[in-house]
Amino acid sequence: MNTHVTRQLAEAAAREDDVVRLADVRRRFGATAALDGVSLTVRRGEILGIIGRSGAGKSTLIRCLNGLERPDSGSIAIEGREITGLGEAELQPLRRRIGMIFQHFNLLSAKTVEENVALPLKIEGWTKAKRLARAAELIDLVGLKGKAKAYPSELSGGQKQRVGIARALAASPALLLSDEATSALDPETTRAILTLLKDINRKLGLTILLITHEMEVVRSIADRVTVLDAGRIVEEGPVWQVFATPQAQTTKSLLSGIRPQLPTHITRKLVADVTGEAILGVDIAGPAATGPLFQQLSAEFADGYRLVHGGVDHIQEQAVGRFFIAVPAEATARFTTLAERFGAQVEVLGHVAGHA
Ligand SMILES: Nc1ncnc2c1ncn2[C@@H]1O[C@H](COP(=O)(O)OP(=O)(O)OP(=O)(O)O)[C@@H](O)[C@H]1O
Repeated sequence: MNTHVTRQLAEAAAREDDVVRLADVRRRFGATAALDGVSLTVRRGEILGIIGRSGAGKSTLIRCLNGLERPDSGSIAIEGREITGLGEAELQPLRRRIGMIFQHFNLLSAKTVEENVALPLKIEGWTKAKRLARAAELIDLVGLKGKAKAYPSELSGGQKQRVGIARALAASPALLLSDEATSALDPETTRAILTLLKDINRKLGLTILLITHEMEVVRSIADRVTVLDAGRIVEEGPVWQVFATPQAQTTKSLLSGIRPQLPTHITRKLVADVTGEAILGVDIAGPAATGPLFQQLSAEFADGYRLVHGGVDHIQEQAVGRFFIAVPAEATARFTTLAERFGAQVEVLGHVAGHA
């Protein structure tokens, strides 16, 4: 086979694995660049989290994806099919490849659970018997057996979102797009809904795009994360890696609620003077974090160190450690060299005059 054909086949295979592909997508509103050159891929079977503060461009991205908004430039492909130039009629079947769930569920209050779930199938022209059979399957899948005849007003928030999920899956979409779907739920219900999404992802190989401002959502179920800030991607990668060693300031601040932070009474004591003790932030993750770091430090670092704060978390079955360690100021470089040899990253956060 010649190399041109091989390349074409490889490209076709790559396309099939990409459920969504955005290349250099730009959308401005007056002086605001809501999307400022966004390129990303959602691969088949994965859960990708897109996280950003209010105004980062998340809603604009969703509207561009389902064709409600046209980008000024760039390309958007759903399962390899370019959508940016399509008219309303051509967009309809592609839109049905994306099932959506919303913060406020968007259920029809005058319709029962099974009618809500079956609605997308009615639009697709399925017979009533087939619609009800499919709805029953999905109601079961989302854990709502026995609730088929209930009305939304008779359900809790978590149950309503389960109906939303069942409805979104009715027409077997290629992608489930979750738009802040747990933002209106309490923490326990949020966990239950995220567990359900992860189960469906595993069982059905469903591809999920999670749009959220909550890092905890990304942490619990996403495989990869993309951080959006002022319309640009500022960071992306496997969730455990981004959580272990965030590089962008936005990521660090979005993570501040769930990563160990230096206690404020110590932060207040930090000075720029290089005397006394240095307070170091030490990050270690993945295979390096399962090694005997502290045993090795104790054996090889003669100047003495103190563990001030921190701990080990587990994300995507990877150990993610963040520690705050105090060392004599003059030994900072020696400690850093040693810790880096064992796979840790060290950041000098400041110094304290006496003991932290
Ligand atoms: N139709 C519009 N007209 C003018 N400005 C807009 C419009 N839509 C979005 N913007 C601006 O574009 C930027 C991105 O907005 P967008 O709603 O996409 O952000 P977001 O991340 O979804 O925020 P939120 O979480 O608050 O919904 C914001 O500065 C917003 O004010």
